[in-house]
Amino acid sequence: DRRTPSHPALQHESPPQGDQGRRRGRCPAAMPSPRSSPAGRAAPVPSPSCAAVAFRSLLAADLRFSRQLGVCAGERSAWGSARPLLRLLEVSGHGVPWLAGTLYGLGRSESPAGREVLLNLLFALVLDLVLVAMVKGLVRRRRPTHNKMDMFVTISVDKYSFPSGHATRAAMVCRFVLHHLVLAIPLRVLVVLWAIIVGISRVMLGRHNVTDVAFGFIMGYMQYNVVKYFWLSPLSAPALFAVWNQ
Ligand SMILES: CC(C)=CCC/C(C)=C/COP(=O)(O)O
Repeated sequence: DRRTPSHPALQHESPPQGDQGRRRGRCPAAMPSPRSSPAGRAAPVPSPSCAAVAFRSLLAADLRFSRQLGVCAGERSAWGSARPLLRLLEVSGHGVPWLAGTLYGLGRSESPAGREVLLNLLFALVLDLVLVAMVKGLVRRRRPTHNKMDMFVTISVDKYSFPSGHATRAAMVCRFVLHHLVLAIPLRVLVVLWAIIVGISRVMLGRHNVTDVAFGFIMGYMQYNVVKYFWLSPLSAPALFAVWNQ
């Protein structure tokens, strides 16, 4: 019976019929009608739980929506002419320029305060690479089929798309910069806009689904809390700073 409630809280109102209805966690919306066996008894047909049905529907909607938004996925796509600009944004949020820039800054920095901030930015960038690689390796969600694999410098786990490493980095760096650099309001707004646009451009380029980027933003936002918690300073890591200041 399709109307039979499967949630235990509802079962007292309308008792389930047969084995199928008694099973916990089955989704009424996905429950097929029982098929009659030759002996006339309803054959048990396994049905997924409500959570599984909702999850699959979300993923299907995500794939559909992301494909529609992938308007720069190729040169011949609807907004294909904007692709070079979006690829420039891709480089602006990539790990290599951020790591190279931070190392360069560290080498040139002459103030202890500047070195402390840059050292923590380096820690944040490495932490981001490690955490994203771990989650990508665990989840193993393939990139959208409409993505062209012409990305700027990738490592092996970058064949997977969940979460977007650009989104985690953009969100984390954005929080980092807003906390540690004294910037005029227009520049602060620009930093936030950059992070948002980098995330959106991942879907437009066809590199990611919307959920990869949404989760990436959340993960990057939280990664900054980890950096803040383990902040490296002459007090928390005296040996590191003593070696450096020699
Ligand atoms: C090789 C290094 C140092 C970093 C790889 C950076 C990269 C390619 C991340 C993937 O980002 P998306 O997950 O947003 O595609």
